Amino acid sequence: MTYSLELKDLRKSFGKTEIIRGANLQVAAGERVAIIGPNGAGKSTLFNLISGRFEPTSGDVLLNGQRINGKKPFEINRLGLSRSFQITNIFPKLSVFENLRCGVLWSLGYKYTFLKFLADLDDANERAEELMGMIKLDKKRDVLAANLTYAEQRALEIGITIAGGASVILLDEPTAGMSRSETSRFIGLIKEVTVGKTLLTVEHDMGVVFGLADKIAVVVYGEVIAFDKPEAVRADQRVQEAYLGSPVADQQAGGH
Ligand SMILES: Nc1ncnc2c1ncn2[C@@H]1O[C@H](COP(=O)(O)OP(=O)(O)OP(=O)(O)O)[C@@H](O)[C@H]1O
Repeated sequence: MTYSLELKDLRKSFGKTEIIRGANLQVAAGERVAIIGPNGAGKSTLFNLISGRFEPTSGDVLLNGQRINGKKPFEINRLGLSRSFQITNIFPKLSVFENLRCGVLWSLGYKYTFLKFLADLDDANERAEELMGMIKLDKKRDVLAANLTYAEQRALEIGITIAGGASVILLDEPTAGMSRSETSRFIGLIKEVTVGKTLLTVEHDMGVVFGLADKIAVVVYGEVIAFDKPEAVRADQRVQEAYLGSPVADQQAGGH
C-alpha cells in the first residue's frame, strides 16, 4: 500500500543531541491525524522534517510513496504538501480576495510563461472566489486582511494553505488563540475544507484533538509511541502514563 505520508525510522540530531529517535508513521490518504505529546517531545521538529525545513540525520520521509527528504520546502509544496504556520503568512495590506489569488497564482507560478499566466488569470480568479466561499469569507471579499478578526485571519490562512490543491495539509495549532465558540466553528470549517485530503495537525488542545482527528499520533521523546483511533489512544496504558493521565490533560479533554 502506498501511504499519503510515511515516516521510516526518522532521526534528527542537533549537535550531539538526538531529538527524533527513530520515528515511524504511516498515514493513509484522507486520514486526519493529530500529533500530540508532551512539551519538547519533538512534534514541531517532526513537522519541520516533513515540510523540508530540516533535513533528517537519517531515515526517510515519503510523500505519496516518493522520498522527499533533502528536497526544499517549495519543491515539497509542489509535490502536493502544504503547511500553514502559527505565524500567519497572509499579506495584511491585500484584500481577502487578493490574498487568495496570490496563493493560487504562487502555487501555479513556476510553470508559467507570461502569456500562459494571462490566459489562466481567469482560472485563478475563479479558484480564489471558490476558496473564499469555502472559508466563509465571501462577504469580506474586499476587506484588507489586516482588518479581519483574528479568527477570520486564521481562516484566510487555511484558504491560502489549500489554494494550490495540495493533497496533504499540515496545520500547526490551527485554533491557537481562539475562543471556545470560535474553536468549535473552526474545527467544522477545517473538516469541510479538507474533505478528501490528508490532514496532519500539531495540537495541544485536547478538545480540538478529539473533535478533529480520525487518528492520534502520540510523540514522546522523539518516537511515535502510539498511533490509533482516539478511543484506542485514550485507553492505551503507555499513553496514559506518558501524557493523558495527568489531571490537566483530562480536564482539557472535557472528561470524556
Ligand atoms: N534548531 C534546533 N536546534 C537545537 N535544538 C532544537 C532545535 N529545534 C528544536 N530543538 C530541540 O528539540 C526538542 C524538541 O523540540 P520541539 O519544538 O520539536 O518539541 P515540541 O514537541 O514541538 O514541543 P512544544 O509542545 O513545546 O512545542 C527541544 O528540546 C528543542 O530544544
